[in-house]
Amino acid sequence: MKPLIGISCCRKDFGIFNMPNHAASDTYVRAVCEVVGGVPILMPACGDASDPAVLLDRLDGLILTGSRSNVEPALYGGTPHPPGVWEDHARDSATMPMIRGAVRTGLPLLAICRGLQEVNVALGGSLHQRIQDLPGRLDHSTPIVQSASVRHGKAHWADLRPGGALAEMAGTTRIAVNSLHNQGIDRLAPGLVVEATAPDGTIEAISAPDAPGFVLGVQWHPEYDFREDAVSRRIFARFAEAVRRRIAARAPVAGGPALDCAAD
Ligand SMILES: N[C@@H](CCC(=O)NCCCC(=O)O)C(=O)O
Repeated sequence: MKPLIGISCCRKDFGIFNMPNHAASDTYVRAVCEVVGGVPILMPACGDASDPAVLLDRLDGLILTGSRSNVEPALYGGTPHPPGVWEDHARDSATMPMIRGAVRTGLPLLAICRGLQEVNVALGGSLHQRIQDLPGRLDHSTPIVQSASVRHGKAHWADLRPGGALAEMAGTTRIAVNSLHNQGIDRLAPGLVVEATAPDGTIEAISAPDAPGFVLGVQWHPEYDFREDAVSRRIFARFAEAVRRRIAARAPVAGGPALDCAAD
């Protein structure tokens, strides 16, 4: 049986009548199909529709996606965003309980860009709202150009914690990463460990070593180049290994009661 991998959606209005939709980029779906070997399950961006308890019980892994929307500042005691900054309360209401539940129950969790920020907030941390306005920081924001290879291309180095989970995965302590974000981790949540930093000190990756399952967050986007980039691919492959380990640990003992699917 293929594992079921939840992918967080954003609430976006589109179509000729600008109706609300639940959406996730194809890149995540492809990574789940091609590297994780799972069935992608798109999680609606609204907590009451997605029912975290049901999903936590049935999913085998969870991927939190990036998004141009920002986490609602009230969730981390931050000052409200200026008017016009895109938030997605519907998404926050789905992801916050899912993150806490996944970390508590050992559901493998791979969090990308906004996803990493959500993990930090869900576990009690806070965010910087515009890194580029902080003294000495780089501009980490999305290059606003038509060329996808420029937008998604490597933008700066990330130094990986020697001996850390990510350095072990990558087989090195320095990798080049893409960069498409304005916000970033300010106060690190209890239980999280920094796995990588940018040259300006921005936190680029986190893990939760004491959690019962795999927890990895990256501020960059391995889903853009997993077909060409060995480290990006390995991130998804390690997530897949954790998913399979968890399935094996939860499997019923051989000879135990089987589910009776016979028709009456
Ligand atoms: N909005 C947050 C998170 C940034 C993020 O996830 N970027 C991905 C963008 C993908 C796209 O362009 O659709 C921030 O600005 O930090």
